[in-house]
Amino acid sequence: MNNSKLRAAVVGSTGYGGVELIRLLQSHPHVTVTSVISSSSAGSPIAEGFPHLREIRTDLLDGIDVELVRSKADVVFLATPHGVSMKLAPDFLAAGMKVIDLSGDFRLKSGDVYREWYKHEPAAQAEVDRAVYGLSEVYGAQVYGADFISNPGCFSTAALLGLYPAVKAGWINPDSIIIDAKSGVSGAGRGLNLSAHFSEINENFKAYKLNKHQHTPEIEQVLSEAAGRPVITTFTTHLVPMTRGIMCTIYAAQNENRDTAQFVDLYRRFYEGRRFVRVHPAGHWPATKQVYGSNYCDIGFSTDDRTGRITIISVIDNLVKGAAGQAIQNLNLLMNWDETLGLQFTPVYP
Ligand SMILES: NC(=O)C1=CN([C@@H]2O[C@H](COP(=O)(O)OP(=O)(O)OC[C@H]3O[C@@H](n4cnc5c(N)ncnc54)[C@H](OP(=O)(O)O)[C@@H]3O)[C@@H](O)[C@H]2O)C=CC1
Ligand SMILES: CC(=O)N[C@@H](CCC(=O)OP(=O)(O)O)C(=O)O
Repeated sequence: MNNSKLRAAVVGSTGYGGVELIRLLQSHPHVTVTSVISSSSAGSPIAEGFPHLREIRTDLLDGIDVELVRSKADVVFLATPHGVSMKLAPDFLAAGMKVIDLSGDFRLKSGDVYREWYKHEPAAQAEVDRAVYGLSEVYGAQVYGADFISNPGCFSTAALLGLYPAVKAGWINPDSIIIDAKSGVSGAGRGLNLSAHFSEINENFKAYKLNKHQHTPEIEQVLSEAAGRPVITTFTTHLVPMTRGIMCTIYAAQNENRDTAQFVDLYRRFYEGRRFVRVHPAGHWPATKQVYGSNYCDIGFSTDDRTGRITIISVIDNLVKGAAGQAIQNLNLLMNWDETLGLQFTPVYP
């Protein structure tokens, strides 16, 4: 172990988000993963369940033991389900660790809203208030120096990066927004789940959680901040037969007719200097494959003079920019490092 590096622990190492964190952190210049943690497989070699890590990670999985983890690491990533993170985060914070949580437990600032959408009791309000919502390109300044980050949801990341500049500028009517979202199957996690069975999802395309998806209030919370008033949206999620990737196709009414080039210019100015948002020129629209395995969010537009509407396309890799990659980007921001450290890789293509 290199003692000059920041020591990181990953809880939920046997899940897709956790194992993606391990993959990405392997090449981070300032971080070393010193503890990979599982509540169900402690004592087993991590490479046993994940042969792609053979001869790369020879360590055994640790159990959830706050004192042990504290002795081995300075920062802990919680790649655990909602309901679980809210039980773990307070102990790691009390032990003096920096915590980056990938679940939805600390994203919603209102306990009542959390209860309504997640259907169980929220985390303690003190910890919810302490958590900084880590949509890196929007709230990066608040992430710097924080000790507790709530990483955004995968759909929320794609939808919000696609919408925030236009809502903030007052160029679109927030009440008209419709977000049509599509996700690959890894978004549902590694746990067994009937809808992820090959014969259920192969050659299939289906909508789910209509008007009930837990990312709806998260998206609305941020858009309301951008608009300066309460915003509600229509948000529909679909499962598509691919492993990684999210595409949000977003429709909204413009407040006055502008052309696509003006939106390109607005977004390029908003995201200037932010390396992970790539705004496409007029006439070019992104596809999920061009961000596969990377931390990029690619955005393209088309305005329509006939309807006065704009269509915004936003794509990410759900496991990278939608989860582990943005969590590392937030760690970089929190530590006041270059936000691209450990994330400067080219998307996998084809
Ligand atoms: N998949 C995705 O694209 C995204 C996921 N997220 C969020 O990231 C988190 C992890 O998701 P993902 O990796 O996909 O999920 P997985 O189901 O693949 O993994 C979750 C992991 O959590 C661990 N876990 C489950 N129950 C407990 C418990 N009671 N105590 C401690 N650990 C537990 C499990 O590991 P073990 O049993 O070994 O302890 C499991 O491997 C979730 O909150 C998810 O919503 C966020 C954005 C995108
Ligand atoms: C394809 C699929 O099932 N995706 C998940 C997204 C999970 C996630 O990232 O959500 P949280 O972090 O907010 O729990 C879903 O739609 O619920």
